[in-house]
Amino acid sequence: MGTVDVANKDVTASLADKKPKVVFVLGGPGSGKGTQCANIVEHFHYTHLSAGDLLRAEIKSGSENGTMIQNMIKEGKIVPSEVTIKLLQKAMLESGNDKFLIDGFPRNEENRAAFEAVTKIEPEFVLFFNCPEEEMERRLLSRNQGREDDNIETIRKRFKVFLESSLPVIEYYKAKGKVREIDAAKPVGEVFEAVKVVFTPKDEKVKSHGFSFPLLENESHCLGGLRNSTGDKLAYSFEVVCHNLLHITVF
Ligand SMILES: Nc1ncnc2c1ncn2[C@@H]1O[C@H](COP(=O)(O)OP(=O)(O)OP(=O)(O)O)[C@@H](O)[C@H]1O
Ligand SMILES: O=c1ccn([C@@H]2O[C@H](COP(=O)(O)O)[C@@H](O)[C@H]2O)c(=O)[nH]1
Repeated sequence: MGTVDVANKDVTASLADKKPKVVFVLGGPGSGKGTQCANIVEHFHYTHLSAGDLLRAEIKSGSENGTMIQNMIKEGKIVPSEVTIKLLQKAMLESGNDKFLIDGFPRNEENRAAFEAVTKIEPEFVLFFNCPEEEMERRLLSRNQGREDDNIETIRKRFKVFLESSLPVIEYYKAKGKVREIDAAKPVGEVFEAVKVVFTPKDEKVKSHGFSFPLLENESHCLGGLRNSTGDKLAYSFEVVCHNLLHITVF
């Protein structure tokens, strides 16, 4: 036990040194968190850490906590914070990245307080996928990934835990102005358009009466399609010649 604690202190210290940027991705079961995280990784180069996936990998690894975790997941219950936080810390350190999407955690107030106390990390913001239960239920029942908890009995338990334990976490961060809420009932592509707006830095967003775009340092001549930092085309048929400028705004 002593060795584990010492090892974890080292992990905590190394992580704190890195000052990682963390976004919590929350929403009910089946709201589309994992689907959108994959898109965010591709466009914005975060590392995606699904707490549920880490717990499922722990079961598969044959760890001493495996049976306990498996029973909790079958019942839709929340695994003790200590177990999940250690898995998250280890994965963050091993990733080599400093930008993380933590998907499906914190699931209750105790998870949240323990994570902040142990890691000293506060999330940049919370991405909240809001979706009606009927839609989430439909999605989970047709997910077809062989998950033991994607059956109607466990799904109902997971919904109850989400409402009673996870929503208060979202309310906590809402009161701090940290929640970015997305209508997750729309098709995948439309949901991602809304997500992109959240992750795109302010000075690169299209404005109602024009848009601005960054130029590469030393770039003096920009011909043809203009792109924002995520690679989306903003406009065509422009020829802009500029000197000593890093931003141009077109109205
Ligand atoms: N916007 C969407 N419209 C329709 N189907 C979707 C949408 N987003 C995701 N799905 C589908 O719904 C199912 C659940 O999505 P996903 O696994 O991303 O949800 P999740 O929030 O990560 O779920 P969980 O919390 O249970 O892990 C998947 O089969 C996925 O393909
Ligand atoms: O922080 C967490 C994350 C997950 N769990 C348990 O895992 C299942 C499945 O989670 P998904 O996010 O849907 O993959 C969840 O119902 C919990 O039992 C957890 O305990 N703590």
